[in-house]
Amino acid sequence: MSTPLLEVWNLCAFYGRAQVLFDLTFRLQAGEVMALVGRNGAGKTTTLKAIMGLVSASAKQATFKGHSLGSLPTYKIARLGLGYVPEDRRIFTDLTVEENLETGRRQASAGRSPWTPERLFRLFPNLAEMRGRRGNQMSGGEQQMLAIARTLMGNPDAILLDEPSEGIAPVIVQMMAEAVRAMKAEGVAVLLSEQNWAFAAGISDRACVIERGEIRFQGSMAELMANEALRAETLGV
Ligand SMILES: Nc1ncnc2c1ncn2[C@@H]1O[C@H](COP(=O)(O)OP(=O)(O)OP(=O)(O)O)[C@@H](O)[C@H]1O
Repeated sequence: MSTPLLEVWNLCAFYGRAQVLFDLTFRLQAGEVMALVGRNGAGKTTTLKAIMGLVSASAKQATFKGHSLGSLPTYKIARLGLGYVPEDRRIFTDLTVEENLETGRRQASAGRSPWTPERLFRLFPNLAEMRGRRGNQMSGGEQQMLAIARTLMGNPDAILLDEPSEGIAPVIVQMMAEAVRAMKAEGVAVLLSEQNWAFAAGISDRACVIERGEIRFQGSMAELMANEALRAETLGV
């Protein structure tokens, strides 16, 4: 197997004295889409936050492109090329779509063609139509797309996406699925936290089922789709 882009082992996390993640070990390969799936409160969001150094009480052994993430601060982790789009869609609501994109611009690593607003507008055609609109005049789904596009402007090698389909209209969920497929086609790996099973199943190569902070299953999405008993027990689908 090739060297993983992101490798995490024995990840534990605590909120106060409560342990919520127990020894999670997984890998994300370059250019693949992996979904963390599990019920409400299973620990998906905490996993992404812990990787990004946003959970203070986490015992983290992780590497990204061979660099130890150890106790690196979040901005340094992002600068290594690991993008993060949290659930709460951090965009600048008083800036326009184009201005928001500019705030995310960072140099691409050698040999990669950088993302530009024009390239992103081909990926997110609905954003192209509202390039002069301010964030506060956009729907939740449109803001979510803008948050992803803005993160891509930083030319990451991988993106952690927290519940991208949550609370957004079905038509935008479909566009989001297209966007994730296009990111993959462009070589950007995606680690996704999702409750929407159909969305996750439709776009992911691999899956990791988390139950009460522990990994119950790790394997191909096809394998998980075929395992009805496990899905019913751990995901209720
Ligand atoms: N800031 C916090 N303080 C204390 N406990 C927390 C905090 N954030 C999450 N938790 C708890 O940690 C556990 C894991 O939560 P987490 O948000 O990671 O789950 P999740 O799988 O992402 O669920 P959801 O889909 O609801 O976001 C839950 O029991 C949750 O109640």
